[in-house]
Amino acid sequence: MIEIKGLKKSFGEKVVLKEVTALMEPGKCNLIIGSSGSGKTVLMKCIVGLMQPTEGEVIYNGTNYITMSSEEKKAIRKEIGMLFQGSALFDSQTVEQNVIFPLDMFTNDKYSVKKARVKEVLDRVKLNEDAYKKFPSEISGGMQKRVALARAIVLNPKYLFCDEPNSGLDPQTSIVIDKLISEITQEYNTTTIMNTHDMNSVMEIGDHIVYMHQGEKEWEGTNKEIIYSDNKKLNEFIFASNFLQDAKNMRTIQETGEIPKEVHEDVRDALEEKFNTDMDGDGVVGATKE
Ligand SMILES: Nc1ncnc2c1ncn2[C@@H]1O[C@H](COP(=O)(O)OP(=O)(O)OP(=O)(O)O)[C@@H](O)[C@H]1O
Repeated sequence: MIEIKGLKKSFGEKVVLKEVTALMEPGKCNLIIGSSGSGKTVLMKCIVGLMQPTEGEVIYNGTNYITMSSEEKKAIRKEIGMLFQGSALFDSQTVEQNVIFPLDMFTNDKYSVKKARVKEVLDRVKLNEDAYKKFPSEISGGMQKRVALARAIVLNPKYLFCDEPNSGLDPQTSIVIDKLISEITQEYNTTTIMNTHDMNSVMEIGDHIVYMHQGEKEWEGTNKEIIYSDNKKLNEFIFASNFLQDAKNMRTIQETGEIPKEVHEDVRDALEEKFNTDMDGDGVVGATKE
């Protein structure tokens, strides 16, 4: 488990994180969501240790990372796998060389052992041997993400950080990558922390969601709870995403026939407008009623 307590981050006068307190649940997909500039990346960088917070605590299994000795920090870093935005593969290295890199850095294993491990993780992300000798420029964006994911898990991490893993991918490839991340989280029992704008990811794989708004944690809960939330800022964020237009998510409501009574009226209004029907039987379609 990772606990974030009273985390603040400023750049000069500019306050970017305002006392964020949140929980990243063990063995779960924890999603940090929010609009552009809300502080998701800075929060993730503070958690992973790439940025020093101005104040506050980041507690890995009971110990504050911020005040750990450099030896203790090094031990935690070995347990962290990171999937960077844009994949961040080494352009001049092949797929296989990219994935073997962390093993070369952190282990003294024999080459044959490392090769076997590389094959294992590349198999897991469903890349076959045809891809091994290719360079990143010779494979698709989706394949590059798979390679980056294989590299992130090659050391069998306890914590997996994914910064906007769907950026630059088409919706279908995004779903495939999301599913891989979710499956790997379960199989490896990792505490996964993922930054995203994507409400589809939230509904598909978000076990635990932290919603950021202008540097503050505005809401925290599960993807079952999110559409029942009466948090206005969160609802505005959901409407601004394309989520409500997404046929796949709408299917759930279409299949059950009705929107559950508990769904917040803002969400109900948006759905009514979408279907152009009066779902709550008040004689008015959408949010135009008084
Ligand atoms: N090194 C820095 N120096 C000054 N300001 C910064 C720095 N890094 C981030 N910021 C500011 O912090 C705020 C939050 O940025 P952050 O990148 O965390 O947002 P985000 O929610 O991840 O946005 P996006 O979804 O667009 O990536 C922004 O106003 C940004 O300009």
